[in-house]
Amino acid sequence: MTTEEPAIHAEHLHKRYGDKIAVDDVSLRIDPGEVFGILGTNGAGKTTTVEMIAGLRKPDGGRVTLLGLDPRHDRGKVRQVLGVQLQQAYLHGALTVAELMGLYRSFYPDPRSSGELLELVGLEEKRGVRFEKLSGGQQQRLSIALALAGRPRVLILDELTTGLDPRARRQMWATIEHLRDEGVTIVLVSHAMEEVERLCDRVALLDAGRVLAVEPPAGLVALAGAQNLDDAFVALTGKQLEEAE
Ligand SMILES: Nc1ncnc2c1ncn2[C@@H]1O[C@H](COP(=O)(O)OP(=O)(O)OP(=O)(O)O)[C@@H](O)[C@H]1O
Repeated sequence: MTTEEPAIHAEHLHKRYGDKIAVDDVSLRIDPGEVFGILGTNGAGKTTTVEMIAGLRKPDGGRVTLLGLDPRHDRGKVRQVLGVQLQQAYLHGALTVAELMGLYRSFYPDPRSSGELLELVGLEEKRGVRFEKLSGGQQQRLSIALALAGRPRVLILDELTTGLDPRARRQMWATIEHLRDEGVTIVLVSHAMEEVERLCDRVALLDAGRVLAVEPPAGLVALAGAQNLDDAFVALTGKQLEEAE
Protein backbone atom coordinates (compact mmCIF):
# COMPACT_ATOMS: atom_id res chain seq x y z
CA MET A 1 0.00 0.00 0.00
CA THR A 2 1.35 3.40 -0.89
CA THR A 3 0.62 6.65 0.89
CA GLU A 4 -0.08 8.58 -2.31
CA GLU A 5 -3.53 9.99 -3.02
CA PRO A 6 -5.76 7.13 -4.21
CA ALA A 7 -7.19 7.22 -7.73
CA ILE A 8 -10.46 5.94 -6.32
CA HIS A 9 -11.53 6.11 -2.72
CA ALA A 10 -14.86 4.56 -1.80
CA GLU A 11 -15.78 4.83 1.86
CA HIS A 12 -18.58 2.91 3.54
CA LEU A 13 -20.83 2.63 0.49
CA HIS A 14 -24.34 1.40 1.10
CA LYS A 15 -27.12 0.74 -1.40
CA ARG A 16 -30.45 -1.01 -1.08
CA TYR A 17 -33.17 -1.66 -3.63
CA GLY A 18 -36.40 -1.88 -1.61
CA ASP A 19 -35.75 -4.57 0.98
CA LYS A 20 -32.72 -5.93 -0.85
CA ILE A 21 -29.36 -4.76 0.50
CA ALA A 22 -27.15 -4.75 -2.61
CA VAL A 23 -24.03 -3.06 -1.19
CA ASP A 24 -23.33 -3.21 2.52
CA ASP A 25 -20.52 -0.99 3.81
CA VAL A 26 -18.05 -1.33 0.95
CA SER A 27 -14.78 0.59 1.26
CA LEU A 28 -12.06 0.41 -1.42
CA ARG A 29 -8.86 2.34 -1.92
CA ILE A 30 -7.43 1.97 -5.42
CA ASP A 31 -4.01 3.37 -6.25
CA PRO A 32 -3.14 5.31 -9.42
CA GLY A 33 -1.99 2.95 -12.15
CA GLU A 34 -3.42 -0.10 -10.43
CA VAL A 35 -5.45 -2.76 -12.25
CA PHE A 36 -8.00 -3.60 -9.60
CA GLY A 37 -10.33 -6.58 -9.94
CA ILE A 38 -13.79 -6.97 -8.42
CA LEU A 39 -14.75 -10.60 -8.17
CA GLY A 40 -17.94 -12.13 -6.81
CA THR A 41 -20.90 -14.38 -7.48
CA ASN A 42 -23.95 -13.14 -9.41
CA GLY A 43 -25.75 -10.55 -7.33
CA ALA A 44 -22.76 -9.87 -5.05
CA GLY A 45 -23.09 -6.13 -5.68
CA LYS A 46 -20.24 -5.63 -8.15
CA THR A 47 -22.13 -3.63 -10.77
CA THR A 48 -23.90 -1.50 -8.16
CA THR A 49 -20.52 -0.72 -6.57
CA VAL A 50 -18.88 0.37 -9.82
CA GLU A 51 -21.97 2.35 -10.83
CA MET A 52 -21.68 4.29 -7.56
CA ILE A 53 -17.95 4.81 -8.16
CA ALA A 54 -18.72 6.15 -11.63
CA GLY A 55 -21.42 8.49 -10.28
CA LEU A 56 -24.14 6.69 -12.24
CA ARG A 57 -25.98 5.54 -9.13
CA LYS A 58 -26.52 7.48 -5.92
CA PRO A 59 -25.33 5.70 -2.77
CA ASP A 60 -27.72 5.57 0.18
CA GLY A 61 -24.68 6.13 2.37
CA GLY A 62 -20.94 6.62 2.12
CA ARG A 63 -18.85 8.64 -0.28
CA VAL A 64 -16.64 8.28 -3.34
CA THR A 65 -13.79 10.36 -4.66
CA LEU A 66 -12.27 9.74 -8.09
CA LEU A 67 -8.98 11.57 -8.70
CA GLY A 68 -10.09 13.84 -5.87
CA LEU A 69 -13.42 14.62 -7.57
CA ASP A 70 -16.95 13.81 -6.45
CA PRO A 71 -18.41 11.70 -9.29
CA ARG A 72 -21.96 12.99 -8.75
CA HIS A 73 -21.23 16.66 -8.18
CA ASP A 74 -18.23 17.18 -10.46
CA ARG A 75 -19.81 15.37 -13.41
CA GLY A 76 -18.27 17.49 -16.16
CA LYS A 77 -14.75 17.08 -14.81
CA VAL A 78 -15.22 13.39 -14.08
CA ARG A 79 -16.44 12.77 -17.63
CA GLN A 80 -13.10 14.09 -18.91
CA VAL A 81 -11.01 11.63 -16.90
CA LEU A 82 -13.22 8.54 -16.62
CA GLY A 83 -14.11 5.89 -19.21
CA VAL A 84 -16.90 3.43 -18.41
CA GLN A 85 -17.97 0.25 -20.15
CA LEU A 86 -21.03 -1.27 -18.54
CA GLN A 87 -22.52 -4.73 -19.02
CA GLN A 88 -25.30 -3.46 -21.24
CA ALA A 89 -24.43 -0.88 -23.80
CA TYR A 90 -27.27 1.62 -24.20
CA LEU A 91 -26.32 2.88 -27.63
CA HIS A 92 -28.52 4.09 -30.46
CA GLY A 93 -29.00 1.04 -32.66
CA ALA A 94 -29.58 2.94 -35.90
CA LEU A 95 -26.24 4.76 -35.72
CA THR A 96 -23.24 3.26 -37.47
CA VAL A 97 -19.95 2.43 -35.79
CA ALA A 98 -18.36 5.52 -37.38
CA GLU A 99 -21.25 7.77 -36.29
CA LEU A 100 -21.11 6.55 -32.69
CA MET A 101 -17.35 6.97 -32.70
CA GLY A 102 -17.72 10.53 -33.99
CA LEU A 103 -20.31 11.33 -31.34
CA TYR A 104 -18.17 10.05 -28.47
CA ARG A 105 -15.00 11.65 -29.78
CA SER A 106 -16.82 15.00 -29.90
CA PHE A 107 -17.16 14.96 -26.09
CA TYR A 108 -13.39 15.33 -25.60
CA PRO A 109 -10.79 17.98 -26.41
CA ASP A 110 -8.08 15.51 -27.48
CA PRO A 111 -9.76 12.22 -28.39
CA ARG A 112 -8.01 9.15 -29.74
CA SER A 113 -8.46 8.87 -33.50
CA SER A 114 -11.24 6.64 -34.83
CA GLY A 115 -8.62 4.56 -36.62
CA GLU A 116 -6.70 3.90 -33.41
CA LEU A 117 -9.86 3.05 -31.47
CA LEU A 118 -11.17 0.65 -34.12
CA GLU A 119 -7.79 -1.03 -34.36
CA LEU A 120 -7.59 -1.44 -30.57
CA VAL A 121 -10.79 -3.50 -30.62
CA GLY A 122 -10.43 -5.04 -34.10
CA LEU A 123 -13.47 -3.38 -35.69
CA GLU A 124 -11.76 -1.63 -38.61
CA GLU A 125 -14.00 -3.42 -41.12
CA LYS A 126 -17.24 -2.39 -39.40
CA ARG A 127 -17.13 1.40 -39.71
CA GLY A 128 -20.28 1.61 -41.84
CA VAL A 129 -22.32 -1.01 -39.96
CA ARG A 130 -25.23 0.00 -37.72
CA PHE A 131 -24.83 -0.81 -34.04
CA GLU A 132 -27.95 -3.05 -34.08
CA LYS A 133 -26.40 -5.17 -36.86
CA LEU A 134 -23.23 -5.97 -34.90
CA SER A 135 -22.92 -9.29 -33.06
CA GLY A 136 -23.06 -9.21 -29.23
CA GLY A 137 -19.28 -9.51 -29.00
CA GLN A 138 -18.76 -6.76 -31.57
CA GLN A 139 -21.18 -4.47 -29.70
CA GLN A 140 -19.19 -5.10 -26.57
CA ARG A 141 -15.90 -4.34 -28.30
CA LEU A 142 -17.37 -1.10 -29.63
CA SER A 143 -18.53 -0.07 -26.16
CA ILE A 144 -14.97 -0.63 -24.93
CA ALA A 145 -13.56 1.49 -27.76
CA LEU A 146 -16.03 4.27 -26.89
CA ALA A 147 -14.93 4.11 -23.24
CA LEU A 148 -11.37 4.76 -24.44
CA ALA A 149 -12.23 7.66 -26.76
CA GLY A 150 -11.29 10.43 -24.33
CA ARG A 151 -7.94 8.95 -23.19
CA PRO A 152 -9.35 8.29 -19.70
CA ARG A 153 -7.03 8.22 -16.69
CA VAL A 154 -9.45 5.90 -14.94
CA LEU A 155 -11.28 3.10 -16.74
CA ILE A 156 -14.14 1.02 -15.37
CA LEU A 157 -14.86 -2.19 -17.25
CA ASP A 158 -17.81 -4.37 -16.21
CA GLU A 159 -17.22 -7.85 -17.58
CA LEU A 160 -14.72 -6.90 -20.21
CA THR A 161 -14.51 -10.20 -22.03
CA THR A 162 -17.77 -11.99 -21.22
CA GLY A 163 -19.20 -13.19 -24.51
CA LEU A 164 -16.04 -12.62 -26.50
CA ASP A 165 -14.40 -15.42 -28.45
CA PRO A 166 -10.90 -16.53 -27.36
CA ARG A 167 -9.13 -14.43 -29.98
CA ALA A 168 -11.05 -11.25 -29.13
CA ARG A 169 -10.48 -11.95 -25.45
CA ARG A 170 -6.72 -12.22 -25.86
CA GLN A 171 -6.76 -9.05 -27.94
CA MET A 172 -8.69 -7.26 -25.18
CA TRP A 173 -6.23 -8.44 -22.53
CA ALA A 174 -3.36 -7.08 -24.59
CA THR A 175 -5.20 -3.76 -24.84
CA ILE A 176 -5.60 -3.65 -21.05
CA GLU A 177 -1.88 -4.39 -20.60
CA HIS A 178 -1.06 -1.60 -23.01
CA LEU A 179 -3.28 0.84 -21.06
CA ARG A 180 -1.73 -0.30 -17.79
CA ASP A 181 1.70 0.46 -19.21
CA GLU A 182 0.42 3.96 -20.00
CA GLY A 183 -0.49 4.36 -16.30
CA VAL A 184 -4.28 4.16 -16.62
CA THR A 185 -6.05 3.07 -13.43
CA ILE A 186 -8.39 0.20 -14.32
CA VAL A 187 -11.26 -1.33 -12.38
CA LEU A 188 -12.17 -4.69 -13.82
CA VAL A 189 -15.35 -6.49 -12.81
CA SER A 190 -14.85 -10.07 -13.82
CA HIS A 191 -16.07 -13.63 -13.55
CA ALA A 192 -13.02 -15.03 -15.29
CA MET A 193 -10.28 -16.24 -12.95
CA GLU A 194 -7.70 -16.49 -15.72
CA GLU A 195 -8.35 -12.88 -16.62
CA VAL A 196 -8.08 -11.71 -13.01
CA GLU A 197 -4.88 -13.66 -12.44
CA ARG A 198 -3.27 -12.32 -15.57
CA LEU A 199 -4.30 -8.68 -15.33
CA CYS A 200 -5.05 -7.62 -11.77
CA ASP A 201 -2.61 -6.23 -9.21
CA ARG A 202 -5.20 -6.66 -6.46
CA VAL A 203 -8.66 -8.13 -6.24
CA ALA A 204 -11.61 -7.34 -3.98
CA LEU A 205 -13.71 -10.39 -3.28
CA LEU A 206 -17.37 -9.39 -2.83
CA ASP A 207 -20.11 -11.56 -1.43
CA ALA A 208 -23.66 -10.51 -0.56
CA GLY A 209 -22.72 -6.85 -0.78
CA ARG A 210 -19.70 -7.06 1.51
CA VAL A 211 -15.96 -7.08 0.90
CA LEU A 212 -14.53 -10.38 2.14
CA ALA A 213 -10.91 -9.68 1.23
CA VAL A 214 -8.68 -7.38 -0.82
CA GLU A 215 -5.47 -9.06 -1.92
CA PRO A 216 -3.27 -9.69 -4.95
CA PRO A 217 -4.55 -12.84 -6.73
CA ALA A 218 -1.75 -14.92 -5.17
CA GLY A 219 -2.61 -13.43 -1.77
CA LEU A 220 -6.23 -14.64 -2.05
CA VAL A 221 -4.97 -18.12 -2.88
CA ALA A 222 -2.62 -18.04 0.14
CA LEU A 223 -5.31 -16.60 2.42
CA ALA A 224 -7.62 -19.49 1.56
CA GLY A 225 -4.83 -22.07 1.79
CA ALA A 226 -5.92 -23.09 -1.72
CA GLN A 227 -4.12 -24.32 -4.82
CA ASN A 228 -5.56 -21.81 -7.26
CA LEU A 229 -7.91 -18.83 -7.50
CA ASP A 230 -10.97 -20.97 -8.35
CA ASP A 231 -10.52 -23.02 -5.19
CA ALA A 232 -9.74 -19.89 -3.16
CA PHE A 233 -13.00 -18.33 -4.37
CA VAL A 234 -15.02 -21.36 -3.27
CA ALA A 235 -13.18 -21.58 0.06
CA LEU A 236 -13.65 -17.89 0.90
CA THR A 237 -17.26 -17.44 -0.28
CA GLY A 238 -18.58 -20.96 0.27
CA LYS A 239 -20.05 -20.68 -3.23
CA GLN A 240 -19.22 -21.87 -6.70
CA LEU A 241 -18.54 -19.11 -9.14
CA GLU A 242 -21.28 -19.20 -11.76
CA GLU A 243 -19.56 -19.06 -15.06
CA ALA A 244 -20.91 -16.09 -16.93
CA GLU A 245 -19.97 -17.48 -20.30
N1 LIG B 1 -32.24 -1.76 -10.30
C1 LIG B 1 -32.38 -2.73 -9.38
N2 LIG B 1 -33.53 -2.91 -8.72
C2 LIG B 1 -33.67 -3.87 -7.79
N3 LIG B 1 -32.71 -4.74 -7.43
C3 LIG B 1 -31.52 -4.61 -8.06
C4 LIG B 1 -31.29 -3.61 -9.06
N4 LIG B 1 -30.01 -3.73 -9.50
C5 LIG B 1 -29.48 -4.76 -8.81
N5 LIG B 1 -30.37 -5.29 -7.95
C6 LIG B 1 -30.12 -6.39 -7.01
O1 LIG B 1 -29.03 -6.00 -6.19
C7 LIG B 1 -28.13 -7.07 -5.99
C8 LIG B 1 -26.75 -6.70 -6.49
O2 LIG B 1 -26.82 -6.56 -7.90
P1 LIG B 1 -25.53 -6.21 -8.80
O3 LIG B 1 -26.01 -6.13 -10.21
O4 LIG B 1 -24.83 -5.05 -8.23
O5 LIG B 1 -24.64 -7.51 -8.58
P2 LIG B 1 -23.46 -8.11 -9.46
O6 LIG B 1 -22.48 -8.63 -8.48
O7 LIG B 1 -22.99 -7.09 -10.43
O8 LIG B 1 -24.16 -9.31 -10.21
P3 LIG B 1 -23.89 -9.97 -11.66
O9 LIG B 1 -22.64 -10.75 -11.56
O10 LIG B 1 -25.10 -10.85 -11.83
O11 LIG B 1 -23.85 -8.86 -12.65
C9 LIG B 1 -28.76 -8.27 -6.69
O12 LIG B 1 -29.47 -9.02 -5.76
C10 LIG B 1 -29.68 -7.65 -7.70
O13 LIG B 1 -30.75 -8.50 -7.98
